Amino acid sequence: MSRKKAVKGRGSSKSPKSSPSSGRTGKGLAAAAAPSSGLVYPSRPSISNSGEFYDIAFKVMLVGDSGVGKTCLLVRFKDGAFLAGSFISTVGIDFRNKVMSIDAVKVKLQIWDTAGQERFRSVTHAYYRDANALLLLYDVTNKASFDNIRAWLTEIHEYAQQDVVVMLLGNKADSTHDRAVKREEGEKLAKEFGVPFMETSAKSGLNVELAFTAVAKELKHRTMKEPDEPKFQLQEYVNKEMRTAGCCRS
Ligand SMILES: Nc1nc2c(ncn2[C@@H]2O[C@H](COP(=O)(O)OP(=O)(O)OP(=O)(O)O)[C@@H](O)[C@H]2O)c(=O)[nH]1
Ligand SMILES: [Mg+2]
Repeated sequence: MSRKKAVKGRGSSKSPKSSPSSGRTGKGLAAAAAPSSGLVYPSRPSISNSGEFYDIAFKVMLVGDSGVGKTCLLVRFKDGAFLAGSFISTVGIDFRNKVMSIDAVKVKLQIWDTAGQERFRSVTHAYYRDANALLLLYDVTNKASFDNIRAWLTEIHEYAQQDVVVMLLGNKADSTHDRAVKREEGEKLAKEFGVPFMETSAKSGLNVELAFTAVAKELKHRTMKEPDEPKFQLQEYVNKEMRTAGCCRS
């Protein structure tokens, strides 16, 4: 397998015509051109800039109501930091790349951070079809964001590819005093829709790496699975990892 080089930094994909800028600075794209393809195949020539080598690449989108913590989750995953302070709502769409090592394969995730605000919904729709995976977030301290998950799933079914990997995340699990949605409610909803589920915290870092690793593993297995290899069981993997870490049962 030929190994390619990942384009480093943010907003540097060649797919959209113009580079998305940072949502945190309020300069994101209100109407970015949608990327032209999803999976980057190993045989394809790559753009070489300064950056890490990778074998396969996938597009992952973060979706959910405004304020649920999509941008913070991405920043925690990419930079290991929490964006405390005043909330700056993402404008349009933004992306960051991260290369992960999955079973000795370098997997590049191009992670698209969308604006949760209704007025940007048409921009987000244009990106769904190229997403290989969607991380759908609600805020465990905000019941409305949980109630809106059904509408988000309807939207996903309408605009995304049929085989898109969807994972439901209940974010802000650190906020025990303000909790408005029980973990069991999240589990029940996820079961109803047949999607894997876990709670996360961009603030404490709880399960953030695990969420992205699980999705990367699923996508990598789908692409590179040997004929006699059993199917990767995402929820089983997540449950096992959480048990091992002893992290999530409060
Ligand atoms: N306690 C706690 N606060 C969080 C967490 N994640 C995000 N926040 C806070 O929630 C607010 C919104 O976070 P963002 O990441 O900007 O939300 P968003 O989903 O990107 O919102 P939009 O860009 O408008 O769609 C900010 O004030 C964050 O500091 C978390 O895990 N725990
Ligand atoms: Mg945001």
